[in-house]
Amino acid sequence: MTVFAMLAPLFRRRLGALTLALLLSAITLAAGIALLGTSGWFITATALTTLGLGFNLFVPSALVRAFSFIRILARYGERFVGHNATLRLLSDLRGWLFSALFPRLPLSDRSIRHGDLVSRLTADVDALDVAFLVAIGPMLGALLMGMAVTGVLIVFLPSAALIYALALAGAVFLVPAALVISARKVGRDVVSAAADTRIAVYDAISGHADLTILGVLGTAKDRFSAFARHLSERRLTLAALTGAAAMAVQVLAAIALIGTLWTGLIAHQAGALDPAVFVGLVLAVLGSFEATAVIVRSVGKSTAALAAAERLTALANLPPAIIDPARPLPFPEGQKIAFSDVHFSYDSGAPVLNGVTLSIAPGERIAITGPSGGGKSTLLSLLLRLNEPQCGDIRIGTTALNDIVAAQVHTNMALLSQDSPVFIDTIRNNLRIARPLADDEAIWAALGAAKLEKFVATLPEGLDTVLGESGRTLSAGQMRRLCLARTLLSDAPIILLDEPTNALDRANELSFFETLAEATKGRTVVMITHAAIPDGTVDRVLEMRNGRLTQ
Ligand SMILES: Nc1ncnc2c1ncn2[C@@H]1O[C@H](COP(=O)(O)OP(=O)(O)OP(=O)(O)O)[C@@H](O)[C@H]1O
Repeated sequence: MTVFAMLAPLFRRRLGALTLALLLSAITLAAGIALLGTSGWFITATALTTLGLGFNLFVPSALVRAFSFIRILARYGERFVGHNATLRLLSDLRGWLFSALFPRLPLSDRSIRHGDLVSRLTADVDALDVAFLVAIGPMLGALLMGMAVTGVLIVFLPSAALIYALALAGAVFLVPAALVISARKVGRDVVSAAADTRIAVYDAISGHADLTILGVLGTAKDRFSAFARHLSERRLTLAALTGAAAMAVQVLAAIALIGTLWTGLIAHQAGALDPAVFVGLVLAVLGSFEATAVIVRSVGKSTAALAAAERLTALANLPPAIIDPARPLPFPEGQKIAFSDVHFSYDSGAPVLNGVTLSIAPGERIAITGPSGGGKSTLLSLLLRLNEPQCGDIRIGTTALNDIVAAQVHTNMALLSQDSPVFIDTIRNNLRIARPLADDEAIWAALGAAKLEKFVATLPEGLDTVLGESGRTLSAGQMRRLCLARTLLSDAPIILLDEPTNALDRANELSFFETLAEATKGRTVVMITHAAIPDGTVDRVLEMRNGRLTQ
């Protein structure tokens, strides 16, 4: 998908408001030029009147008032409608990007990091507002005005019309085109340097404690400074190119002005041009170049906006991680889970699962143990349809897992992964993610099963306690138990637990194993653990070694 194919449907949705903003911007510009022209005509004519020539003051003074009034109203309307449409467009764009992003997670392009994703979703999308409102609008507005002023010149001063039209076309088309071509690479550099700087900040904040303890905070700071220096150098280059283009526009404006003055003086001497109209024309020519200065500034920024748009399309063009079936089947309830001869490897690398065959009856609780890197978490990711096996199949009852849409699979399975997150929110809301309508009784029961009930009961705000970013106000063990409580609170019939007792002391671990059967009663449980499991905790223990399961 190209940048334009990506933006076109989003633009189309806001076409009415954007067209209105454009129209109002053209009216503002026209009123400004007319105001300047009429004022010039008015002042000159008034001066000539004092020299004894007759002049009707009423018409121009009424026109000056009318044009300034129109200009104020049109500018207000243009800002209101234009900004409103642009903000809505950006929110459409963010929504579109979010929905394009989720089916692509985990991203196949491993070089895109979290900080970079944040940067794309925020700064890159914001950069586009320049392209929409500030560049395209003034360009079309200046073009319309240029045509109108050329028409007026053809009527009153035809000899100046060609010089003016050529100079204006140069300012509206040639100079911006030259700027786009010469600044394209710099614009790209600015966007990627800005992203690098943000990623460096993100990395430094998330790894701050480790960097401090390892004594390498200074190195991280130097790295950040280098990125920031590179960014400001690139921005300076872009500003220099934009400045050169602005100068070229001023030169063209001067050419148009001198041409109008020169030909106007000749026409006046020949008695073919009224002096008051002459001054009005000169000022109108001057006023019409006002819009072109905005174009250059915006086009300079648009080169970065184009690069930002390219980064967004690159994200949207990544292949989806999992493709949902064209004719999906419903998730069968109360059926066994069956893996048969499943083979899997990441990115065509070494095999991780090597012919796994496994059958889990509904309501059965199994544990999978085995050495680190043996493929246990990968097995869960296949069951969740986060990855698909290259060979063999996975079924729920008789339905193949890849005939069920991923969202339905996730509704029926609750996962406690090794890195389940805690969000900046209250304890209650952190838990209700798993079951939005859960009442306090169910929440306390889940906390009890996860051995966190006593701790939460001691908090002055109880379930309404707000947890800091990434649960920083909790210990690692408490955080883990909170995530475990969330999984247990879910009413999914299949519970997947990856190292649920990680970060729990042995006493709490044993106590959790004791309550597991009660907390997951009637549900299927697949638990991965390195812990020694007391007898009776699960129905079966399997071992995963080198991608194969053994009893
Ligand atoms: N997203 C991934 N991309 C590429 N390789 C991966 C990915 N996730 C896991 N692997 C590799 O697959 C192999 C199995 O990993 P997996 O996490 O399934 O093992 P595990 O048995 O759960 O280990 P642990 O007990 O340490 O959690 C490892 O060699 C690992 O490097």
